[in-house]
Amino acid sequence: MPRSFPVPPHRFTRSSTLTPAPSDEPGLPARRAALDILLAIRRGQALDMAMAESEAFEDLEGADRGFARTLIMAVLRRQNTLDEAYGTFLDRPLKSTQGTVITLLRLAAAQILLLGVPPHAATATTVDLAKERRDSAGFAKLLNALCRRMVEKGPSLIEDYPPRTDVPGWLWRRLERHYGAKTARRLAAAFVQEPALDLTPKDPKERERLATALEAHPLGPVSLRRTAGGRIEDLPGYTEGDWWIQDLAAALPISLLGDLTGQRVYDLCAAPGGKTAQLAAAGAHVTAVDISAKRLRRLEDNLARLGLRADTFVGDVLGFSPDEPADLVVLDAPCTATGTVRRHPDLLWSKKEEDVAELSALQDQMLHHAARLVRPGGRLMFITCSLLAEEGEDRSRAFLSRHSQFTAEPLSDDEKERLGPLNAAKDGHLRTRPDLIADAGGMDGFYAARFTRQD
Ligand SMILES: C[S@@+](CC[C@H](N)C(=O)[O-])C[C@H]1O[C@@H](n2cnc3c(N)ncnc32)[C@H](O)[C@@H]1O
Repeated sequence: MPRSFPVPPHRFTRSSTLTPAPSDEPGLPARRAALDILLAIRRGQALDMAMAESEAFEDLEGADRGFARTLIMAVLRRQNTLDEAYGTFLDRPLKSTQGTVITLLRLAAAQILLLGVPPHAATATTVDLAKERRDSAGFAKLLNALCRRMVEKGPSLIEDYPPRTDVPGWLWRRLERHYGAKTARRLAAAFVQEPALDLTPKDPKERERLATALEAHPLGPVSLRRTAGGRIEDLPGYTEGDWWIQDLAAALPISLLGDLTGQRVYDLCAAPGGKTAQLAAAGAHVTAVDISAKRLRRLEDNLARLGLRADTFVGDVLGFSPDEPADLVVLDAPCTATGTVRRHPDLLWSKKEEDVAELSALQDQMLHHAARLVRPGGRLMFITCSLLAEEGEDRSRAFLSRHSQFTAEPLSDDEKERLGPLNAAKDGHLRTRPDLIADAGGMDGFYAARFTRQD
């Protein structure tokens, strides 16, 4: 039986930082940044925002930055497993108010059990970081002892925890119900995989040339997949605006809309603009609507780099009432984003069961409003990056039952054949999943359905 360690009483203090170690050990700044960002996420910030706002992360360069990111992703992806691992040696669980200690333990466990970091480096830096902060300084000895126990046991400590350990119960139940136990297990395994970098060329005719220049390969109807690393801004064609970053699955829905030349398109919930860029590059006259002025500015910057244009409208979709109806309305609705947990593993912990009902009600409302913006004979495309039927297949069915002037426009046999293993829909529309094309690196989970207005 492993020996258990008593947990020291929690000492609450207002300021969190003590003096940093006078000379940092190598690797300490990267771990400090990882701790900083994980604590910000614990306070409710989204991963992207926490990374963008962390000064400790900003100060890192090259390999240190990469290491900090690896640590953060490992902790977020395997959080429950890591808690189980160090928890084995505690005689009672830590209190949730002991956030810094918990996060330091997760970081230590990730280094020792998942990432093969030399034991001394993982242990010494964990203790040093603990000593720097008031809310963890009193736990330095405990942390040291727990690190040693994890080092003694090694990775065998976590080998019995299947990937589903790291999927919250509410999400697991839904995946199992909708896809079956086998696929749910595959999805859980896919959630911890590092996604590849996918790019969408602005000009489809340039795909082959760009593939060679970027050391990438064509995948799916429009995308390029690159597995090598490197700074995005340094890649060939970035400055020239030849491509933008967009997951293979995210690029599929718009690729299913045929010739868009000259069409009036309202792109609802448009930022940061991957789909706006596709629509504009295909020759549509696009109005991009988003509630976030900041995200819409990013969309404008992205379009400017690409030499594309769209009108923009900052505001709630539900208040968007243009004079003219559209040939096509694209609604990429807010959702749990459970299809993107490979990139945003913080979603596993920030999203809650109650969000599902709230978001699906909002999707119904937005679909209802979007329908009023479509001209007779025009089309509506509903998209979410969720794996949940409540935010995909169920919403399509509910929409059709309440909007008799719309009919579904399912994928044709030709389209199904072209999509091949990229599509796993059972309702005739598009359903992608992270466990599909696993050997080629997987893809995000999306749902997309096309509707046509009859009258
Ligand atoms: C899934 S993202 C859109 C991704 C985008 N279509 C793309 O391809 O890059 C959802 C967007 O919906 C926006 N949003 C959320 N609620 C909204 C609302 N009520 N009205 C307008 N935009 C909203 C968010 O700001 C976010 O940018």
